[in-house]
Amino acid sequence: MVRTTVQDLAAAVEEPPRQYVVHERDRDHLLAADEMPDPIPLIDLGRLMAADEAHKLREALQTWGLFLVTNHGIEESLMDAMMSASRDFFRQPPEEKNKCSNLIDDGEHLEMEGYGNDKVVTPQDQGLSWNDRLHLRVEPQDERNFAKWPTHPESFRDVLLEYASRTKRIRDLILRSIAKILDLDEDYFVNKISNTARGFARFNYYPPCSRPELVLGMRPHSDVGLLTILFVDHDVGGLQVQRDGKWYNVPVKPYTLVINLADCMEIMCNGIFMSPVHRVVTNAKKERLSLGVFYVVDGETVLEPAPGLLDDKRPPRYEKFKAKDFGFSFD
Ligand SMILES: O=C(O)CCC(=O)C(=O)O
Ligand SMILES: [Fe+2]
Repeated sequence: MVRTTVQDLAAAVEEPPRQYVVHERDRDHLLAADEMPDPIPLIDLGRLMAADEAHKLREALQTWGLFLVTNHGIEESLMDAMMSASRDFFRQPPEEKNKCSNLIDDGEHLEMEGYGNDKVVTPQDQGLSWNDRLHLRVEPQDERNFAKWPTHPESFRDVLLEYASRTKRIRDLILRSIAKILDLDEDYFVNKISNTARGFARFNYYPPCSRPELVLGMRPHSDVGLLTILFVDHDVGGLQVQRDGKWYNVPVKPYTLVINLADCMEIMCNGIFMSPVHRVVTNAKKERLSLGVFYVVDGETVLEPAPGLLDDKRPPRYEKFKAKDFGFSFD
């Protein structure tokens, strides 16, 4: 398999190749987005036990399925170290990055973990996105495959281990808060996923694109797991979320995180809260980085709307199924 990363392409070509260009019929709306109206969904995680902050979280989940968080317990110095380790990794020459390649079987196949690019799979086959990524499993702990983890910069491994231990705490706090908001047992979601849940760190690298009106950094999609904790570039926006068919820019606020619900939570919440469709637009001048930590159920987990949310007036909106049977577990 001959494969070029988007980073190499961006340096070599004036015009993005055809596979990256969005179909003409979808292009009108490509750069059309509104600013999120005030108040933006911004949650103080340190105050989430207070009724007014929990109320704000409920509103954010109902309106957007996505929110920004402050006071999340990850020090600014750790966030800076994580972002700069990621930047250092992507700035290395291809032969260094390819030591973590996601190509296997002499380049015949792609595996989920590692460095490379991939297609965002959506119901309509949308073509390629203008980004490269490094995808690493961080949970469960005993399934970390350090052979795929960068050794440059040297700090990469320790910084990611520390960062991922913090995002796991945030995950549990958010899952408990959502259960509480829905009047479920506070540990309902946390117990459902147990210790076998997966966590993936996905480092995204979006090179500048000379024709931002033609391509997308990441095509529209919703995330498949439980929830995603995103750390986006302080300097360059690009993430947009869809609501009622319109696109909104997700504001960039230094040292805040962006959290979005993903499909499995939508199912367990019986659709009361939705997994939002989002995308990333490219920037003509600047590169952009982001790091998403995705929490995903294990393949054996049976997904169904939480029984505590159902009654005669609120029937289940989703059938019960095993996560692995519908590709919800990244197996
Ligand atoms: O780069 C971003 O801001 C979003 C990335 C994203 O949606 C994803 O990795 O699933
Ligand atoms: Fe996403």
